[in-house]
Amino acid sequence: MTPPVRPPLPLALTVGEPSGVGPDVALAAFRDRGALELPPFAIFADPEMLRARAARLGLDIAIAEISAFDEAARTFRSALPVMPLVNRHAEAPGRLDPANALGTVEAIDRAVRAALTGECGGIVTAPIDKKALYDGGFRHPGHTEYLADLCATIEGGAFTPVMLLTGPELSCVPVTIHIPLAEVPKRLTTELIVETARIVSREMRTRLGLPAPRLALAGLNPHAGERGAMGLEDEEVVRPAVEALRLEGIDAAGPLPADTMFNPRARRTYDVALCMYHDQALIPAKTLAFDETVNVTLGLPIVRTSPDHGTASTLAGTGEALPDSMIAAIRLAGRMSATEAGVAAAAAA
Ligand SMILES: NC(=O)C1=CN([C@@H]2O[C@H](COP(=O)(O)OP(=O)(O)OC[C@H]3O[C@@H](n4cnc5c(N)ncnc54)[C@H](O)[C@@H]3O)[C@@H](O)[C@H]2O)C=CC1
Ligand SMILES: NCC(=O)COP(=O)(O)O
Repeated sequence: MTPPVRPPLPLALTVGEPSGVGPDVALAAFRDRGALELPPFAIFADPEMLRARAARLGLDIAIAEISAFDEAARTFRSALPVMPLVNRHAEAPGRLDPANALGTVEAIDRAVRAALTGECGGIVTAPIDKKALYDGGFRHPGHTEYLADLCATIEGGAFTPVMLLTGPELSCVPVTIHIPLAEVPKRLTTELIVETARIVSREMRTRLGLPAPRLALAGLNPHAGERGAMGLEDEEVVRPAVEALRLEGIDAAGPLPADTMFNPRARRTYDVALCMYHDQALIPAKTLAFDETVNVTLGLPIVRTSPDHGTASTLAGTGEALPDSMIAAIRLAGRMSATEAGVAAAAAA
């Protein structure tokens, strides 16, 4: 019997750092929802803060406080559904306040729980100011690592989070994420590269609809180590990973010199670039398409996307923050959530 088609679950947005552009781009995405046919969403935020930011931006947006996601879909047509935070946020663009950390983390925690219980279809996080959260006692480098820990705490087990930046011209993954550059050679192992590549290969298929992903692995050193003359990691760490992946049937090439693998001709030879450290991946991604690229966390039991940009606090409340990356993040989360629902329905049929 064909399972009944159910409407897509609303997505959960998190407000992020309230003195940054997160509220601005979320409000702008809501304003444009009809023309862009965005999937429905609710946002975990302080409703008063959002009302004040909307007024500051001159946006005539009704805000509806809701207490459950099933109210979000019917509210979405006429008002921005807001799940009110217990911990309040002041409306002060560009001004960091350590007192905001509690609400910022509360939004993430509640959104993750809603995704894990199936109340929402996935989460879209607005940017956090990492140092401000560290100062407030947050002990995780960023969302990516925190989400994996939180899911493991709630669900049990362990999750290896993988950061994927995906845009119209490039998809890439930093194998090591938020660590100082000096730590990279110490933390980069063949096992970590293989585990990351397995997750990418699997989830590009199952969550992003790419049937046969081709991976290209960057070298760590200039010229991919120049056959050992400019560093040993490429031969001793990266190449064994490529060989192991090929033995598993994963389409992997490398180690490739990172300086030439992002030119347009080279990009046509692969679907995802696996880079050895944060900026090796994020510089080409943000240079090619800063406004359209989306940050996705793979390896989690939930869908999570985010705009690629940060808090851009000097733009908060000015109307100059472009919502394009947030809009792309909402669209992609909607697609990923629909794919998961389709897979689940097919399994149940
Ligand atoms: N997912 C997250 O939570 C992320 C958080 N961050 C955090 O954001 C803070 C600021 O980081 P930055 O390195 O300065 O990066 P940033 O992305 O906030 O700003 C970099 C440049 O891009 C511009 N920009 C950013 N978003 C824009 C938008 N929507 N429209 C127009 N211009 C935009 C900014 O004005 C600035 O010139 C840091 O605390 C960082 O940790 C950074 C990246 C992601
Ligand atoms: N530069 C990307 C970034 O910092 C994203 O971090 P996360 O908070 O999404 O883990």
